[in-house]
Amino acid sequence: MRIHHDWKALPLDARGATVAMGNFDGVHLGHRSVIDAARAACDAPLGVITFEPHPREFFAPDSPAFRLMNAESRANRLARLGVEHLYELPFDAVLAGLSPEGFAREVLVDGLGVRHITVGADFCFGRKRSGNAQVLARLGRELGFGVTVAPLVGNGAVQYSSTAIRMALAEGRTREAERMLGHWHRIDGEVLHGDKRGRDLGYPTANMAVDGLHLPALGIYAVLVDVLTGPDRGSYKGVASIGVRPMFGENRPNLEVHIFDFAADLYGQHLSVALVEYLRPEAKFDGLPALIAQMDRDSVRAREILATR
Ligand SMILES: Cc1cc2nc3c(=O)[nH]c(=O)nc-3n(C[C@H](O)[C@H](O)[C@H](O)COP(=O)(O)O)c2cc1C
Ligand SMILES: Nc1ncnc2c1ncn2[C@@H]1O[C@H](COP(=O)(O)OP(=O)(O)O)[C@@H](O)[C@H]1O
Repeated sequence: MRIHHDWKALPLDARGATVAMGNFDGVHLGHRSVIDAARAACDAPLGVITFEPHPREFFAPDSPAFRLMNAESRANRLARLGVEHLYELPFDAVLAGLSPEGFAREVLVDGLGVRHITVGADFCFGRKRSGNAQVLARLGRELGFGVTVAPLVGNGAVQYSSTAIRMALAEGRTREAERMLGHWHRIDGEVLHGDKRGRDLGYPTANMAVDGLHLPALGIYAVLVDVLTGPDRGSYKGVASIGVRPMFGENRPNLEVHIFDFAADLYGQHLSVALVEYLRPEAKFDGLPALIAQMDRDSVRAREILATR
């Protein structure tokens, strides 16, 4: 998959795609049906148009972090779906200020030369969200590109949505989130240096930042870990803590992953951590031996839960 960070001056072979457009936060099953509709719409390279930062981050920069994934994990996930061109358009005052017609002319026609565009039925675009799917369909007829409006999908009464997934994760309902996502919720990132305490506790943990991301329920999880880079690349099982470590009086939440039956240096490597099951909230114990005893019990339970995976 090739990633394009602008709509201007694209190479010729990046034009003429059949594209799905949206924010695709989480790349859940609803998003996938929009992308599948784009793929089926015509015989052209498959593309996705998305925006970075997320428009909500642009309009309300001080609102609490809400994203299910950063741009890197979204790109990884889209690549796995067979997307050939990712147009990650910079969402700034210029883009936000275009009228629906201006967006269609400048970005879709002059910039990307799209052959076909697919959006979900609730998609809005253009200055003050003034364009919807019907407006896009009319612009397509006028300007000469095809338009598909994909119906919203769900499972029975539950409509797949990033909001519903955020709510499920905030309450520790990882399996419910998984049923809407079509995959485990994952946190991806680089392994950072921590306080070097883990190894003394008998539980070395690879530390990762969760800044800018929606926080799932704070606490301990059974996890599946993909080491994406380095000599130890591969899939592992483990136990992780997301939170502020009340035992040590920290206050900035992070993610700490202990991988079972593993001993190697992971600093600087990229990990993808799937939250499989929520085990318990973080706690403040009466001394380190009590914390270690609890970590032992957490590990036994996580191993049991993950045994069949
Ligand atoms: C399975 C597991 C359970 C944990 N439970 C708690 C907890 O209940 N309370 C807490 O303050 N920290 C908890 N932690 C976080 C540890 O305090 C943290 O991993 C340790 O401080 C090591 O930090 P370091 O990697 O920065 O050295 C847990 C970590 C793991 C892996
Ligand atoms: N089983 C393991 N799970 C996670 N990290 C491990 C493991 N074994 C060794 N490591 C390495 O040890 C580091 C964690 O040790 P720790 O004492 O917790 O230090 P830090 O505070 O820097 O995270 C990891 O970043 C990784 O490089």
